[in-house]
Amino acid sequence: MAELVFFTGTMDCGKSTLALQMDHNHAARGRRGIVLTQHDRAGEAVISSRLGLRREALEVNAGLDLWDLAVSARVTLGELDYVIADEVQFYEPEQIDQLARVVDELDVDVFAFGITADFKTQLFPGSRRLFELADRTQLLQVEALCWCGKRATHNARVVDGTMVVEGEQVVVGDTGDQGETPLVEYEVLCRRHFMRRMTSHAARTIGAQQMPFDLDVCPVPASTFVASEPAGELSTAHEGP
Ligand SMILES: Nc1ncnc2c1ncn2[C@@H]1O[C@H](COP(=O)(O)OP(=O)(O)O)[C@@H](O)[C@H]1O
Ligand SMILES: Cc1cn([C@H]2C[C@H](O)[C@@H](COP(=O)(O)O)O2)c(=O)[nH]c1=O
Repeated sequence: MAELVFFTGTMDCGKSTLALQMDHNHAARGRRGIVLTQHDRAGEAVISSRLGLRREALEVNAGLDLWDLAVSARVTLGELDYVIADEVQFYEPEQIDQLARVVDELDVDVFAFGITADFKTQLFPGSRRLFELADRTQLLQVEALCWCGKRATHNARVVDGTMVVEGEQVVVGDTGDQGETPLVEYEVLCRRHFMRRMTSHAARTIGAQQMPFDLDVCPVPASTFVASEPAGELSTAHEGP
């Protein structure tokens, strides 16, 4: 039985690499498939992996009907066994519904790859719909790491060296220096460092071990934390002669 599978995680955790590997493995066994993407960092109509692999792909423009596309591909190829869809966070929710229909009515496997959330920690529309519809959701096994060594769970946007939390949801970019002005980069962080806006650059500036605030300063008055009185027998037990 065909499945809709959502492979997700942060940026730089190997999604495009896995997408290309899965296409390779299925095609090598004679299965017929199509490969889709949208706004890849390397340009239009291509899937690129930071490991250096790349492959041409169909660009999923806004309003493209993926059900119609799959039906046409089946006619042209003679059969359609699978669909690889990369950067699905950018797809419209309706396009995710169309992919689900391809699974259910054409019995075609759909393997979807995309980041879960944006630089504000909000789910992307395409990813949200996949969480709602997928038969299975899999976190990528290769963990992208925060500068502190913990598993990275969040994508930070860094503009001209400073982490930002305001701006357009979609700004295509990379986790490395692209040389553009303003320079928009992304850095994956653990939640603790995302919340403290502590990028690797900020950590280097203040010293990696240093906390961004003084833990000895207590912002809530100590009187807030009055210890509870031991109840019943225990409290009377202390009232000795
Ligand atoms: N020079 C390298 N040597 C080995 N692995 C690398 C190298 N550069 C990148 N990678 C691997 O590629 C992963 C990123 O793959 P990619 O498919 O581009 O990620 P995603 O699509 O999730 O953003 C990194 O997490 C790392 O494991
Ligand atoms: C967090 C975040 C990312 N993007 C863009 C940046 C990249 O072009 C892609 C993710 O690609 P990857 O293969 O997973 O590295 O998404 C964005 O537009 N908005 C964001 O908030």
